[in-house]
Amino acid sequence: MQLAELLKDWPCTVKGGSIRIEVQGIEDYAQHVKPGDLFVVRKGRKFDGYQYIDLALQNGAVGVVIEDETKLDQLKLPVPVIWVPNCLKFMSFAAAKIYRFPAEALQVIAITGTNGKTTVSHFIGQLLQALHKKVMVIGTNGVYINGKEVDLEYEHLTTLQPKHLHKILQYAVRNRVQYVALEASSMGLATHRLDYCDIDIGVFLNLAEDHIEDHGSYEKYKQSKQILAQLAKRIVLNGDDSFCRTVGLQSKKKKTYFGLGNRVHYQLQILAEGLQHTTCCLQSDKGQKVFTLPFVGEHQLQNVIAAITTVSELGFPVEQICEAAEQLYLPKGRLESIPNHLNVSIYIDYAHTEAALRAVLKTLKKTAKGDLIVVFSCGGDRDKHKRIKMGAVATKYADMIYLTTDSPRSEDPVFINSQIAAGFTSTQKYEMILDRREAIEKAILSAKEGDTILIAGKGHETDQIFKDKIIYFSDHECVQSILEKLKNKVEE
Ligand SMILES: CC(=O)N[C@H]1[C@@H](OP(=O)(O)OP(=O)(O)OC[C@H]2O[C@@H](n3ccc(=O)[nH]c3=O)[C@H](O)[C@@H]2O)O[C@H](CO)[C@@H](O)[C@@H]1O[C@H](C)C(=O)N[C@@H](C)C(=O)N[C@H](CCC(=O)O)C(=O)O
Ligand SMILES: Nc1ncnc2c1ncn2[C@@H]1O[C@H](COP(=O)(O)OP(=O)(O)OP(=O)(O)O)[C@@H](O)[C@H]1O
Repeated sequence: MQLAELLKDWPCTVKGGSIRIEVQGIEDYAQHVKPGDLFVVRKGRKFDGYQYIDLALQNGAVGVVIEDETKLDQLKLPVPVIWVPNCLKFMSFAAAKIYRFPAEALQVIAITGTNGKTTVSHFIGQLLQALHKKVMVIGTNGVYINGKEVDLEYEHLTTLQPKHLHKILQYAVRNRVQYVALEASSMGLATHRLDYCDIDIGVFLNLAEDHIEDHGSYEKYKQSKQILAQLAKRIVLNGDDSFCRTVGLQSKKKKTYFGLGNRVHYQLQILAEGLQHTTCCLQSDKGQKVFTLPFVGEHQLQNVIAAITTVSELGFPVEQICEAAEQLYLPKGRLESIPNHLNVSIYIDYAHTEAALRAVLKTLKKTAKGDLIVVFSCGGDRDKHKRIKMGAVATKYADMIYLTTDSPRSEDPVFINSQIAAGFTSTQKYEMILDRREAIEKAILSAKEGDTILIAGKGHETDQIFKDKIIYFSDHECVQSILEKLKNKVEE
């Protein structure tokens, strides 16, 4: 696309060079610039992007986009320098335009909330697939088409950056995908990543304290989430959550409420709870249906009703959707059960917020036959306020706690754990074993038949980030190898 065409109708000032040049892509990371790209440069939190202009030009940038107007006359470059008022917004617009606004050819559902985005987006994907539709799911766990991970080049984030998002949406269109369920993180919304993505339905799940330090305050975190109500053509909201109710009240968009409680358009009533299953009744204007879900726990039922409501609002019959819901399964690292020969229930779960840890521990406490043992810590360099609260939650539900190491980043894991332990009661039994493998091993070895172990915080992740290194670590593989070792010992 010609630069002149790209800049049409966009507020900007251009200095130097010709605007009759072809632009192939848009890139803000100088090392990734390819010949024909526009390089977008910002002074960031960590780096001054202006220092990377030379590198971007060496890599073949055909233009440089800036947002600091004073630099317009200072920069003497062999390519056009384009000033725009807001680089992030421009990047979003330009990426959508370069890839020809692919979202317009798709039905896009964007899901936001503190907890459950990945789960609900995968549930929506599974339901649509069961209804014979081709669907892409984009989020923390990667990019999937009809349940299979797609091997594409992009930076793994919950909400992809526009330069990757629109390219992947174009790929979806070319591969005849009809629906896309994507996660909308607060950071993604705040940094305009979804501004030019045509969103048909915005789904609001819940709000709890998280990412406060990233945003500066809880108020700003809340405001970021609310952006989705402005971007989406219509909204589907959790009627049981006060933040979602407020979003609904403030929005003039068409809205549909779901929940387990009253005053909602789609209500999921719990009829009977087993150890692994819940029989429910869906009540809605679109129909009524009794069906059995392969999950227990209020939070999981909230996720299911969010997905059912969204798919019903896309025009599918509730009868068929509820039948398909009986086959739903959780995405990788979400209450993932590891079968074993010890007669111990072992689960890996991505709970890394107070609300998530509470939801999962509450659920396991109900189903646990013996003691409930939890292994966890908290990530470093973020949301320090949640540590004491997670400690209090763990103390409320767990019989034994092994404090270990998550991704401490620049912090000392002993200090992180001391902040968690500040939330424990004086009688709480706990032990700190910093090596994550050793902690998991100790939890498994100490468990009696019938006990339940929850390894929380890292779910599907496969790394641990330390001050000076990043190491490969998968909770799943770790548990498997410990179980293997124990089995071999028994056989010897
Ligand atoms: C670490 C971090 O938070 N970075 C975010 C931040 O970048 P920044 O402004 O601080 O930029 P910077 O790193 O100082 O660099 C300044 C400039 O120099 C450029 N640069 C920098 C270094 C280099 O080697 N080469 C180079 O070209 C950069 O591309 C940038 O243009 O501001 C940018 C725009 O506001 C964000 O896109 C960017 O998100 C990065 C991609 C990131 O990883 N963000 C995470 C926190 C994120 O978005 N997470 C959410 C999940 C969390 C949630 O649920 O809200 C997600 O959606 O994944
Ligand atoms: N509706 C819910 N309410 C509270 N906790 C939940 C809910 N759904 C899932 N969880 C908990 O949160 C964890 C993460 O779930 P999921 O990955 O679906 O959320 P997410 O919003 O995508 O998280 P992230 O933004 O960190 O990627 C789960 O492993 C579970 O412990």
